[in-house]
Amino acid sequence: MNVLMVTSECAPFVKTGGLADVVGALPGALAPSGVDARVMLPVYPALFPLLAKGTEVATFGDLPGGTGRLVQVEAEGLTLLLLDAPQLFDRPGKPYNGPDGRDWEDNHRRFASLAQAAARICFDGLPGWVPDILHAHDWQAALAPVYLKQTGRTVPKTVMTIHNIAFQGRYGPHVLGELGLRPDWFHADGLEYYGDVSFLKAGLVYADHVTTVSPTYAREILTPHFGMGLEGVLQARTESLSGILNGIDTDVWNPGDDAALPAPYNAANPKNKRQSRTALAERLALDPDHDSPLFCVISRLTEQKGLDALAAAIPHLVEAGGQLAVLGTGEPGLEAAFTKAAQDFPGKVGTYIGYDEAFSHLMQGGADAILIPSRFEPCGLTQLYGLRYGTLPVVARTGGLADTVIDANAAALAVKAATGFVMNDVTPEAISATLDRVVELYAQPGVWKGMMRAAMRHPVGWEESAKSYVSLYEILTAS
Ligand SMILES: Nc1ncnc2c1ncn2[C@@H]1O[C@H](COP(=O)(O)OP(=O)(O)O[C@H]2O[C@H](CO)[C@@H](O)[C@H](O)[C@H]2O)[C@@H](O)[C@H]1O
Repeated sequence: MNVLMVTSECAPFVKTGGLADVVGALPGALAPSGVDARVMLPVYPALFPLLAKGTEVATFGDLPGGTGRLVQVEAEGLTLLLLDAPQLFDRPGKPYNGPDGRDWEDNHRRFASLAQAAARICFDGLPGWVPDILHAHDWQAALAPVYLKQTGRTVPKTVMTIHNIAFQGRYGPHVLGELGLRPDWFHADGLEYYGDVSFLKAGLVYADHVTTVSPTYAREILTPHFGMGLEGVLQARTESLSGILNGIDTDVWNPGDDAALPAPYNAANPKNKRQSRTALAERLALDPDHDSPLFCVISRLTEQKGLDALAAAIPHLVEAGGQLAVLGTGEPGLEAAFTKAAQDFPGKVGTYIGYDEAFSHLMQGGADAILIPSRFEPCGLTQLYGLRYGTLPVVARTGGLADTVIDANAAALAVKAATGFVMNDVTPEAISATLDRVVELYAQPGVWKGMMRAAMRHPVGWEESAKSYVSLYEILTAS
């Protein structure tokens, strides 16, 4: 079975969030089942060094954004198909925006080119390799199933995965012609979304199957609160919609073998976690205190993640005896709030504004608990890393957070099943009340250690979910 994954980012090469982790790990998890999954993504400057090591396998004369070529290269255990179109992707800044933080004005053309190149591979195949499935991730890849459908072909089958429904790729109707989309499909049951073209909606309508990254989120997005305007489109597709929980790469995220930690530890022998805590406290100038919980945040600083409510609860966190380490980048107001908290509570709150992969590992290794009070969370990966590192997740009851963390209620504690703390609301008051529960259990070392053990033994790898993707691919190719 050959699967063409189409994506705008892929770890460890280019990453702005969880999508990259998933696409970077899933092909390896599918391989034992005989799936040859290749990852197609654009050549941003960070990927230049790979180009020289690869082989050109296709050229494109007339993508919406001009010409391009496809270079295949093996790297980090993945087979990458790199779309080299410098006029679109050789730019400073991040994948979606320039150094000034503003989205590139031609993002519609950039990612339509990626999608169209993917669709072309499906018609023409590559030397010795023809996809059985095209698997598109998020809005940036969402036109690939549409371009395929426009040809009238029924193979390969297409899967559209929603990692974040908040980003939809919405552009004015003038882009229809430029992107080579069928004008007669510009209607409410097709490409059109309130007078505009919506990439994500189009993918949801025209893909053979839609998935999202947890079972709870697959139900939530059918409601107006979570569907972000696409609930109607999704309701029409419930027969072809499923939630498959994300896993994590347990080799990359392994406290027993992690170069970012001062000493390895594991579920059987977690003692060395203290050394990571000391290193983390030093790095953020926190008091070297082991008697109260050290919380961490590793996140894009956005409304989605509920961090405004958390920022308001920081005085309570400190008063309750906790410490807080923050690693994140995002909305200026939130960056300022966490920077100020570090100034207001020296030794108790430490903030690093920036993106630092190695530091995120040390944070997971050194903190006692990770705070994820998201307003919505399709799956969430940092709670899974937290479980693996014995860093108990403190989460909102939503999406994949609800599916992966077992609250420390009396019943769960009695059977030693509890792995974290789950709260029903995202308000400063609800967060404060949950922080009190954490502090209370942290003061009972026997209970806390039991929870750490349960967390570290909780399965977070890709095995089960990879099987679910394989059966989905098999059902689709057999239909
Ligand atoms: N400043 C920083 N420095 C270093 N690393 C940082 C960082 N900020 C964030 N990260 C890392 O970025 C990733 C974030 O992944 P998440 O799944 O938690 O959220 P995201 O919203 O990006 O992903 C979306 O897609 C994923 C994948 O499907 C879903 O799990 C999720 O719910 C959905 O919102 C993690 O690997 C985290 O460690």
